[in-house]
Amino acid sequence: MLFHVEMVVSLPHDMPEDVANEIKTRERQYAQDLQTQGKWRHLWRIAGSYANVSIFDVESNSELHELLSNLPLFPYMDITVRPLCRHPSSIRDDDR
Ligand SMILES: O=C(O)C[C@H]1C=CC(=O)O1
Repeated sequence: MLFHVEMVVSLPHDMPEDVANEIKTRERQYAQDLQTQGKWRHLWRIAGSYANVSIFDVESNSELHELLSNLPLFPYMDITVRPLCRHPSSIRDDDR
C-alpha cells in the first residue's frame, strides 16, 4: 500500500543544539534504514521549509502508523497522510 506523507518539523526554539543534533542523527539512520528496506520509497525536501514529502510502501495502515510514530522527530512533527492508488495513465509498473 502506498501513502503520500507530508511531515512538517517544528523543534522547540529552546531545545539545546546538541539535543537537536542527536535526535536528527537518529532520525537520519532510521529514515535510511527504512529506505534500504524499500518501505520509505521517496524522500523529498520541500524547498524553503523544514518539511518533507515522502512516499511509503507498507503492508497496512497499522504498519504505517507504527513506522511514523517511531520516528525520533515524531513528537515535533505535524504529519499528513494521504492514501494512494494506481493512476490509470501511469506508465510505471511499480506504481501500485
Ligand atoms: O528532515 C526532515 O524532513 C525530517 C526527517 C525525515 C527524514 C529525516 O532524516 O529527517
